[in-house]
Amino acid sequence: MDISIPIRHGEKNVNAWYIGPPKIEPEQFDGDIVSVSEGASVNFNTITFNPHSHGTHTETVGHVVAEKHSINKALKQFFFLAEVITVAPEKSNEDFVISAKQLRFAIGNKLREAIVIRTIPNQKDKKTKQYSNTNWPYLTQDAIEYLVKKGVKHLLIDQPSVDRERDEGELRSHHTFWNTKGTIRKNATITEFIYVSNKIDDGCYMLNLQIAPFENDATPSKPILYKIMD
Ligand SMILES: N[C@@H](CC(=O)c1ccccc1NC=O)C(=O)O
Repeated sequence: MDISIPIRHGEKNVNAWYIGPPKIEPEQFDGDIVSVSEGASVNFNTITFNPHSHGTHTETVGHVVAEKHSINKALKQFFFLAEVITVAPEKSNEDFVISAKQLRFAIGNKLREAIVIRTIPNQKDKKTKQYSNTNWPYLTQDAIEYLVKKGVKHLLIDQPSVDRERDEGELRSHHTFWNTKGTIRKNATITEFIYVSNKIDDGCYMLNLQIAPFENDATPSKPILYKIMD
């Protein structure tokens, strides 16, 4: 079961972080549009997008530190034991947050390399939503500390970020997850902007975390869940 949000041309594509939509458009050679429908022998689209803004993406610590950490070098294994959990973010002042208590309740004593968080409400609009200036739900620091303590190496969530949209550059969940103030968890990854259909039950799965091979802090990704037969 595919839990990715694909990247497509135009305004209906999911979006966050105040930039325009992704573009997938044919190149032009001397004013001729390189597309079969325009008489060319091939379709030859150039793609312009931002992995953090435009769909499911997996990132490394390179997203929040000066030193370069490429996802294509950090992620060398692609199958992980994962737990899919569903949480209803709790109101905290003007925000909605996911707390350690909620994760503890959902995960209990299960040991998993990856945790896939589906937030409620969970409707299809998550695949097309324009998230800029919406103050989406995020994880509290104690929630992230709990995951790190449990040994979770790969965190996946159906929101644009594990942090608050506006946090004065703090990115506390990112920094805590990668332990940037101590020994950096270089091989740990965060995947944002997933969509977990309501047809998928909570529980244990094999996760195949596929990425596009960009040397960058983040890249579009395609997480796939395989049900474990018992
Ligand atoms: N939360 C940060 C901003 C932030 O994270 C950000 C801002 C612009 C473009 C991208 C951002 N983060 C993206 O992944 C802040 O409020 O300073």
